[in-house]
Amino acid sequence: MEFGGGKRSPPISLQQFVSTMAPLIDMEKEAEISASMDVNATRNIEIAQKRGSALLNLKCSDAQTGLMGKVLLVLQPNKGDVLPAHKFGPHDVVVLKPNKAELGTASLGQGVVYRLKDSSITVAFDDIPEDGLNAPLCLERVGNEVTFRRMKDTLIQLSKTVQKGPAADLIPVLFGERRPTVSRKPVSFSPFNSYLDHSQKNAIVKALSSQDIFLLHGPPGTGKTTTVVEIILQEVKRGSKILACAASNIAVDNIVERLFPYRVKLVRLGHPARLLPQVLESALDAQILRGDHSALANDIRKEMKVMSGKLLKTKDRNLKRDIRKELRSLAKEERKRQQLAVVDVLKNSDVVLTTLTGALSQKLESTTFDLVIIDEAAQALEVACWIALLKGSRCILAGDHLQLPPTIQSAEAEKKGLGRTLFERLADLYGEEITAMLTVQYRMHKLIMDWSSAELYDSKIEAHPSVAGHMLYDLDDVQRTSSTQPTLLLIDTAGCDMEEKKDEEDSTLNEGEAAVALAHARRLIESGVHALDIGIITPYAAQVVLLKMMRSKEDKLKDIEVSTVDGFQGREKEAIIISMVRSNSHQEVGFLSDRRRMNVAVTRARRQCCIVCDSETVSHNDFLKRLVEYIDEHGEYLSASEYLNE
Ligand SMILES: Nc1ncnc2c1ncn2[C@@H]1O[C@H](COP(=O)(O)OP(=O)(O)OP(=O)(O)O)[C@@H](O)[C@H]1O
Repeated sequence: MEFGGGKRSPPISLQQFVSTMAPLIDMEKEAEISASMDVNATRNIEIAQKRGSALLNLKCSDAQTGLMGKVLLVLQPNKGDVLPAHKFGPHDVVVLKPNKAELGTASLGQGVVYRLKDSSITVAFDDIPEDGLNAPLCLERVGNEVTFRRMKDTLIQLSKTVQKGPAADLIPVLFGERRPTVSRKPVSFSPFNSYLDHSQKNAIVKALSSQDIFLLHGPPGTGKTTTVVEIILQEVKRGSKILACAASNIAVDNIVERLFPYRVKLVRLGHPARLLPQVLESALDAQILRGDHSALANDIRKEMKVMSGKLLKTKDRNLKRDIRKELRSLAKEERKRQQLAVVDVLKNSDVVLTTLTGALSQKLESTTFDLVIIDEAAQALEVACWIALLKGSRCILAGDHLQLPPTIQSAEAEKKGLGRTLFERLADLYGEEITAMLTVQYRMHKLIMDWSSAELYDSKIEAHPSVAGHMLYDLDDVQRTSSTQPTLLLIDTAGCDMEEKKDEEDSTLNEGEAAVALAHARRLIESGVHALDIGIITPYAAQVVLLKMMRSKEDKLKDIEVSTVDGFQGREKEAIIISMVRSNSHQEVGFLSDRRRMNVAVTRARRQCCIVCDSETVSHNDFLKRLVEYIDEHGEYLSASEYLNE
């Protein structure tokens, strides 16, 4: 493992950090915006549709109010049942325009994608004019510049706040100028969750003793979020006010859901269209609507409507002037009520939960916290973490820097260090002094775990007895067959004429491998494994597209999840099939050689991990060679030729 001993880079100073990161954020912004904003880049909306950044010729098939006062529009294609291929995803920011509007034409509104189906896209708008919705429409994705602006603002604040603000004492510790401290009094606690294991309890004691920084290192399946939830509960019991964040909305919602049973006073900040339906009741907007101030603000709005009506009717100048004056003071009062409503909710909450970028919301401007907790910290940019960190005097970061780091679009920014996470930097700076690693895992059969544990975690992980020997055929309805029997399986394409190819975008794919991966999935399904319990993952985007296309031709395969490795981080399936893709005569393995990517891929599997690869090509990399040898020794080895002609 990378902690303790070994080489440690010299600590980066605050000023160095600010001056290095500022240009890298600009670079990343450029790269991201040019990738998403084809409309402006090409200035041609039809090309933008071909590239997936615009959807033309839509009709509005339904309009409803929901999500606390938002307008939800369902948009469908005017012709045909299915939307053309596109790059829109849930939570994207989009603008709605008349179809084929000139560039620069005023939009009908800007909204957030709420739901996506093959045949429709539902968008949540704050407000939308009723005119224009009956004509053909078009939707464009717009780059999300807010995140970058917030990161830049945070850098500026960071460079200024050295002596001021709630994080004034924390900053020098995180930049290596002052050593971390721990409480002298021994800490003990009585757990809310009675199932915590020894490594989780040990980590919680260390977290509660920390006075500035603590790293919770959670290898795959070791109950990192379970531990984070217990830390939050213990801190609330001590009277702390906590800001709990993660890079993604789904990870934040996951914590909210797991706090529910304990009746913690909490509030979830964020656009309602980006929240899971089951946490909407905890959303700030929902709590405001339930509060007294909101009823008062409503009454004021009604009064304003009546007065505006009077204003239109009267011709008396003096009366007009008086009404205007009254309207202004009512508007002021209404704004005040709204602000008070927000302040009330925040004041009454022990835990405020939001994404990292959400932490820069104006609503939090005057709120400070005793503790900032960041989950998934090894997948967040350091600058994004600082958005939240500046609001508190103590912090706990949870993550695993031996899984994949945040995705970065700009290769140059990545090369220059934008992707180095705070979690990794602090692990490097202070090592075990501030860290506890969870060491019992609750997901994988021992054989699947052992490879990852030995390669990346100093062989320190143990499998909990409830999973250590679980097999695919222990699942209900699954028969014990030659396909469900192995825990580890290598299907070798060497010598089977299954060479890789490049697609138009220069991403690599391998048709032979895709066929073999699906053939194995078919055999599992025939043995009784549910398609929903199978995942096929691959490092290459083009292979994902190919696999999805081939899967769609067979009904019984349609519930198998197909994804890139990066898209599958944080998830699990009973059976995982990994298609490695690379097969060539010049022994190139590309980014397969990233230990973290293969670590994530293998550790998604609970009961069976099957790797489809060309052992000759991949064995040119030492790390992958050891993986092939490990499966050869502890699992089963088959030639892909056994799957041909299926
Ligand atoms: N002490 C425990 N006893 C029994 N089961 C546990 C314990 N801790 C965690 N688990 C179970 O292990 C699984 C993983 O837990 P959790 O979601 O907290 O893990 P995680 O480390 O956040 O996951 P990931 O690997 O995705 O980061 C869950 O099903 C959880 O209920």
